[in-house]
Amino acid sequence: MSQTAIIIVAAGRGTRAGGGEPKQWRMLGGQSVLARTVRAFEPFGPVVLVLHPDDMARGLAEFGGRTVLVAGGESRKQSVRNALETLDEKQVSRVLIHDGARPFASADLIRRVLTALEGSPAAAPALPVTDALWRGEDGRVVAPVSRDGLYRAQTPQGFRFPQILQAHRSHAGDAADDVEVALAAGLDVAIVRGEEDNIKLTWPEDFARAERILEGRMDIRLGNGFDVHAFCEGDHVMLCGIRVPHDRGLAGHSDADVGMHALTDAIYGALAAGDIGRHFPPSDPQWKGAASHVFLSHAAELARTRGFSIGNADVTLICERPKIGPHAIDMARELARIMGVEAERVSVKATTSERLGFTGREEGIAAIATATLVKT
Ligand SMILES: Nc1ccn([C@@H]2O[C@H](COP(=O)(O)OP(=O)(O)OP(=O)(O)O)[C@@H](O)[C@H]2O)c(=O)n1
Ligand SMILES: C[C@](O)(CO)[C@H](O)COP(=O)(O)O
Repeated sequence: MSQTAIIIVAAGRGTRAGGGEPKQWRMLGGQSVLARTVRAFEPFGPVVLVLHPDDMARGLAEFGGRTVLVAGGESRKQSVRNALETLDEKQVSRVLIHDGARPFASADLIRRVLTALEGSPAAAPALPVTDALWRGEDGRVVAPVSRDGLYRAQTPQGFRFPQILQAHRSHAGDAADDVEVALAAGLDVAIVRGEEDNIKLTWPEDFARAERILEGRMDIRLGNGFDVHAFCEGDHVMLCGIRVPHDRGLAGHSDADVGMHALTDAIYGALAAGDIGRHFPPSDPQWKGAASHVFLSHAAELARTRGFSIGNADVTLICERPKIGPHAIDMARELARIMGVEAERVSVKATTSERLGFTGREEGIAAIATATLVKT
């Protein structure tokens, strides 16, 4: 294990949130709450995911291989303890402990906690209380309460690992969070600026707020790609992953699948991640004759690892011959399969250039492609 480990506690039952299934498994903008939380933390270290024993099979299916799964306990504190014990003797020097039910912790927030940990054995995000505070009884205000020095605590809460493990081992009774455990052990805890959007989904109405937060965060990208390959000797061309019989072939370093190359570049373009040549240099002999699905799968996977899904893709092939119409549906299906998206999100069509230019003279085939990527 690397020096920083992440513990995400998600073994609660979400009784206050209601909704039929535990809140961390509910869908939010096309992904489970927990998938969002895990995704936010994965870049910062290996993730130990604490799940209810009843959720282990589901956890394995969704997060197996990406996370270490640990069974939770009766309380949040016990769930954290189980994960800390798993990390003992694993060369972990610091740990971030986060609620699975907080899907919106930003990378900046996580970095702030990690930075504060350099100068303190513990650090946690919080926001100052801004509303007036009252003590109430039976629906009536009994007394005002001073809000001076009061904060609303959030997670991720960060700790030097040996100290928090020891603090948990020696802590009796329950605790609302790990800062409480750390304080009981005499650890100094630095306060880091929290974020209003870093809400913990607790009540049914929090899901409507989460949807609003998502709407404000949506990132939509559009990319285009263009490619040309010249005809050469041959008896078929590869177009959008389909072998099309023809009295010529297409020349190229790889299999010269001009449609797939244009689409691959459209995805890289939407990610501002360069082009095919940057990821698969033609000077590198290992790509000689390569099947172009390698390039397209790489681009689609890069989009996914950056948190994007492919909204749609549209490819236009420009040639006089071969006729594309009879193959267009198969081509769209094959591109969709390679990118891992539904077939109805992908279109392949063709046009001639009215016998004008190099495509009109049947010297080669050109392709243009557009792809939209969506992050919610
Ligand atoms: N035995 C428990 C209890 C809670 N948690 C986790 O601790 C976080 C914060 O707890 P809370 O919001 O109270 O979640 P629940 O316990 O699920 O909610 P409720 O109290 O409404 O049942 C959640 O991610 C929850 O899954 C946990 O891992 N193990
Ligand atoms: C850990 C926590 O999210 C910090 O604000 C909070 O203490 C969890 O409280 P709950 O009682 O489990 O909802």
